[in-house]
Amino acid sequence: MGHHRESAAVVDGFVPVIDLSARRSAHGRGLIAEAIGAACESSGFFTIVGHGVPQELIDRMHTTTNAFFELPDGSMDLVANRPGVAGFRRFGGTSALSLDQRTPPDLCEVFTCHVTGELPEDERARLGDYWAPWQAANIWPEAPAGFRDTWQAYLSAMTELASDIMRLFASALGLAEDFWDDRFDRHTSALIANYYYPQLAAPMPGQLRRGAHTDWGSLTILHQEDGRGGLQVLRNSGETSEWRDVPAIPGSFVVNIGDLMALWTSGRWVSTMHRVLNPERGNHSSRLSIPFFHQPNHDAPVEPIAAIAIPEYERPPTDGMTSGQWIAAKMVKTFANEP
Ligand SMILES: O=C(O)CCC(=O)C(=O)O
Ligand SMILES: [Fe+2]
Repeated sequence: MGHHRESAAVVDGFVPVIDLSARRSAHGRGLIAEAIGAACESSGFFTIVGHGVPQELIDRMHTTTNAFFELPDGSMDLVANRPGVAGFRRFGGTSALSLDQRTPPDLCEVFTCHVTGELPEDERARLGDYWAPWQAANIWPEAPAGFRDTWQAYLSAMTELASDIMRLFASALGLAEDFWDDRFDRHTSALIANYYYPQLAAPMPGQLRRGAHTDWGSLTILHQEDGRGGLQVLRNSGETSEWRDVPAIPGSFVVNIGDLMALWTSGRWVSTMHRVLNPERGNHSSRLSIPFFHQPNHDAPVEPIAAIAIPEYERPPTDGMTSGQWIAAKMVKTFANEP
């Protein structure tokens, strides 16, 4: 019989389940970083349990946010997205357009805020000399009660968890744990709710809840509503590729890396395509997912990290771009066919 090796991966696989509960001990951190590094090399996706975010906060976030999207028509428009303001969008974009793939619009509505969204206007205006979503002010609905407090508590919990995952990333890459600090001390992260409304009419050909895309920043921490299904990640093996379901394990988050992290690691780590399928015809349930998009300082470099650079790496054409310009350009594409 094989010797049972100690590991933080409690379930192995393309999207392994990694237990973070030992992350406060040096020994535990080492095992967790090792498991995370392996996942980021093969799929760029893993599920975390034992993360320490209170279930009560996660549940409150879902209940409050679902209640917002279920308000009568018109109420959500009080906090509508407009130039200089984040908030509610009835049209949640066309994810495939970020990769220059034309599809009909994604079947979802969104509500967005940014960590920078509470800063004074003149400070936000200095976050890049081009249009960028993190320059917008946050706007909060009056109803449901407690919406703003819940979102802010959840945003802080995500910011803290993401920075610890980044320290684990650094150690998995053989870098000092504080490696990222000066690229993230003015981070532009976004917290978004995707509300996939009931599908009463048939989707158009090629139309999904979220079309196939990669994420753009450093990492995403996603909470998906239990028992609804639909999230899939693309597995490439040699000539063939297949879509794999990413199940919602109660109490877990799905973590994946984005394009910037892949580039920083010279492609050692992969930013993988994923999508959200439509429910079966006749299934009229909604689905709520809440991604936290961890994004660096707007002026962070888009260059492979020198200490771990692979000379043969064929980097995407990003010469002279900043991280902020990379993400903002993707955002512009995603919303290019807004009706
Ligand atoms: O809803 C999901 O499960 C995934 C959403 C997603 O991939 C995104 O918003 O970038
Ligand atoms: Fe995504």
